[in-house]
Amino acid sequence: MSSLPTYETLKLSQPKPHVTLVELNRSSKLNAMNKQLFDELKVCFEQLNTEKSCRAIVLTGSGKAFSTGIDVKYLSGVSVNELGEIDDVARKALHVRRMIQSTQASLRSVDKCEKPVIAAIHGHCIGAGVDLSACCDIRYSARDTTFSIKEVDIGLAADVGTLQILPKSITNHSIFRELVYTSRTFNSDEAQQIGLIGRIFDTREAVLEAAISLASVIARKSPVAVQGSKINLNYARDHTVDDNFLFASAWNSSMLMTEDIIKGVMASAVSKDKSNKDAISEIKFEDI
Ligand SMILES: CCC/C=C/C=C/C(=O)SCCNC(=O)CCNC(=O)[C@H](O)C(C)(C)COP(=O)(O)OP(=O)(O)OC[C@H]1O[C@@H](n2cnc3c(N)ncnc32)[C@H](O)[C@@H]1OP(=O)(O)O
Repeated sequence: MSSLPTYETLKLSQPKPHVTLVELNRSSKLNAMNKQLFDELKVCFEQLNTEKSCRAIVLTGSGKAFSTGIDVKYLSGVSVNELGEIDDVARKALHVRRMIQSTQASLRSVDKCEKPVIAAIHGHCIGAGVDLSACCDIRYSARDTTFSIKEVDIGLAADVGTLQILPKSITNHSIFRELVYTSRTFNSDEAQQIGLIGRIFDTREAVLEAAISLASVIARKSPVAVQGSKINLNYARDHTVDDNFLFASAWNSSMLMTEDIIKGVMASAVSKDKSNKDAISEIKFEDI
């Protein structure tokens, strides 16, 4: 990226080559998500999707929390002000449907981004904060994080990620459903037990450092292989096994022609030589 795009509710930086750090930037509101943040998030991830200098992304919250979910003032503004001006029930419903679909598209842009996204979570991860983390590939958390799938407590079924994506990756559905139906607060250990969190770190600094370091390892791999893997993983999540094999054969029938394979195979051969163990990590892959 020649210069990083600027947003009001997001802060972008490049802590390592080919790694983009995206920070939710409403720390005074514990990164509660309003319309502007939803809109900017979508623009940001669609832009990163095609940005050559970005190969892996770390998503975190600035200040004390990852995110406390939807901005409740924004939500009540929609239900009181915007709907108050519409009389007809069908038109009210279509207005709300549009708002839900626009919010879904915002968070889904993280899932659809072909670069791996690592969530570095700390402080609070509540409601839409969990939905947002559900759209990430990998979730690391600080030990002190408090989680809550809060939607039931505010009278709704979560509709922007948690109930749509997490059932595909969660490992303990019994506890997951308990957390959904009760909105009770849970900690990082429990989040890890159900498969929501991959790794736990002692401090916010440690979780961010680990996420950036992981992103940097991924960013040094072949972008053809990494992005192809994400595309295949997301496809496999959403289709049958037969479809997945067919998709992979079609995908690799062209991708196997990449020069990255020749580079990788040659470096593997060289790295068998004990004096040149780092040959693989030293390969320079061209941007895509
Ligand atoms: C179509 C889309 C559908 C999406 C649905 C999504 C649903 C959800 O996300 S449900 C979850 C909603 N979130 C919450 O209910 C959390 C609300 N926040 C809290 O309970 C507390 O802030 C918390 C316990 C997390 C932390 O308490 P603490 O005392 O440490 O901080 P506060 O003084 O409360 O917060 C600091 C300032 O941030 C503002 N804030 C925090 N969270 C939100 C939020 N979700 N929405 C709006 N504002 C939020 C808080 O008001 C304080 O602001 P100020 O008073 O101006 O200092």
